[in-house]
Amino acid sequence: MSEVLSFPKRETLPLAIGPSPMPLELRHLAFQADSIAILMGIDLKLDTDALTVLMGPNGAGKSVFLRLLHGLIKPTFGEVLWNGEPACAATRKQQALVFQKPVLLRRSVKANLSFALGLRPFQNRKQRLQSALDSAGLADLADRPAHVLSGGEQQRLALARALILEPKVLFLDEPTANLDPASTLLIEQTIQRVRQQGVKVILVTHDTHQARRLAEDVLFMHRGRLIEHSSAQTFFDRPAMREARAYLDGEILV
Ligand SMILES: Nc1ncnc2c1ncn2[C@@H]1O[C@H](COP(=O)(O)OP(=O)(O)OP(=O)(O)O)[C@@H](O)[C@H]1O
Repeated sequence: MSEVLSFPKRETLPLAIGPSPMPLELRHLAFQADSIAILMGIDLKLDTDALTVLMGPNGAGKSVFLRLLHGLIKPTFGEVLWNGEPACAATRKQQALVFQKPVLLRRSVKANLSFALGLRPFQNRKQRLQSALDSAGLADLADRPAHVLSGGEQQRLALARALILEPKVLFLDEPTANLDPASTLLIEQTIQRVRQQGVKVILVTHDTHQARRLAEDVLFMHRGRLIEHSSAQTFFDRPAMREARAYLDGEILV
């Protein structure tokens, strides 16, 4: 008989909130591409290790926002400060970003992880590799080419490869879009585990059920502006902004 998995209820996961391993401050952040304003006037402080969920309609600017935070693109105006320092290669090294569509090397599962391990002067590479394979449930697939894995397996590999670098901050851009509930559960369990280990997680999702399960605080973005930052309870019970209420109610936001 097959085993039935179910998502844990939010209430069963009370976590103590501590300081962020890398406090973030944004000052008047703005980004333009081809003279078009994509993000505008964003001021924000994220200084706890609470799991932050970023929500907002398609095109609101969430992916661009993550790239700016991670230092993959530079702001047109304003500043991204990590530990009070501008985002740079050194801050980026302490962070990892997982995209909605996993970007993997055309090599085996194991080789994808070894390649990442080679980017840092880690000891005990063999054990680290095995532990990454085990935690991601990929040990039996270690020698399989990454590109033949299922969508869920590829996303678990992308996440394992990000985590093998022991980031202090983990950005996740819709990591479970297109995954079935069982694959989503495995990814969420990993997210919960790293959150408990003190990693600062910033997760973009359109899945309001997922957001309710995982979020400790919520950022809501609309048309390039960050219009709400609330605790998860406040956001889901009584969002301050009309746009956030409409989004949660499934109304079409234009
Ligand atoms: N390099 C670029 N040049 C021009 N426009 C861009 C560029 N990058 C992003 N955009 C535009 O910025 C807007 C925000 O894009 P972004 O991908 O951040 O949205 P999003 O909130 O992540 O959307 P979704 O939920 O659909 O993933 C979109 O209208 C997109 O077309």
